[in-house]
Amino acid sequence: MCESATDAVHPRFFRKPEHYVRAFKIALIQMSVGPDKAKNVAAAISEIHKAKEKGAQLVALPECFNSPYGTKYFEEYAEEVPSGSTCRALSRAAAEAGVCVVGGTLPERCGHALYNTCTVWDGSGALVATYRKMHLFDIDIPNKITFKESEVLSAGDQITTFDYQGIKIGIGICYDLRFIEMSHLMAKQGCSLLIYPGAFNMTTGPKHWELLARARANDEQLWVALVSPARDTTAGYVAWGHTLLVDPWATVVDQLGEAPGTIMADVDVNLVEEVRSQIPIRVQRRTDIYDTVHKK
Ligand SMILES: O=C(O)CCC(=O)C(=O)O
Repeated sequence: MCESATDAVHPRFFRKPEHYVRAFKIALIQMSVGPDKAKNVAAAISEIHKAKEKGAQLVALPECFNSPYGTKYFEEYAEEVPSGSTCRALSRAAAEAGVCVVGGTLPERCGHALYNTCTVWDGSGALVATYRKMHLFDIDIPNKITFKESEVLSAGDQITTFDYQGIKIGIGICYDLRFIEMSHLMAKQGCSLLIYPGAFNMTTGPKHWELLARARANDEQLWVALVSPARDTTAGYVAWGHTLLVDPWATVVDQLGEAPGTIMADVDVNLVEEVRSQIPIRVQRRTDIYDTVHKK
């Protein structure tokens, strides 16, 4: 019998490992964050356990979940990764609950530098990824909002993805959502879901938060999750809230308001393949033209 090149390779090499999944339940935690660091961390840990009880397999926390958001707080709340107390608590919670935890962000200290950093923990409590925010939030909208993270933070320089049971997931942080190049690179690396812990504000939130999430999902034909702290109108920086999950058709699957809450939803990678095969922009790009024009 004539064998094709594919048949000639032992099927063992094609079989997906037993633990690979096509879908999983995600929990996006929109929690209140205040000035008491220990209280913030305890609240996050309690939410991880509650999400697990409701069936979550992957739990994501918001940006700056252990510290108020603001340049004046980062130095005081910063800790080393992964030896600091917040990381140790996240690792323990992930192991005790047996879930993957995308640990929002925390101010990280490394030598003299500070970063806005996301840590990811697997169900045994092992650190599987660390991402330092790459695009710092420096904007100036007169009479509305001026913010300059670069006054105190350093920028990361590594695109970061991790594998969850055979599904590749990319991490960005808040302002990173505005940069299509970054999401495009993560999609090219095989991601089916991008998770952005973020805290937009009362000026840019209503204008751009959902728009950008849906744009990234539509551009890259993948799942996008944005996870915000709940709104606290007494805080120096008032977060927009509106944690949401968008599917690869760019449909908002669920979105919270301003109050604390949790989105629980199924993330199905079959939908990524469905959209990509039915609207095949990934293989229709005219890079021959774009590259030529670029080089001129
Ligand atoms: O891009 C925006 O409008 C908000 C970004 C932000 O709040 C952040 O990067 O922390």
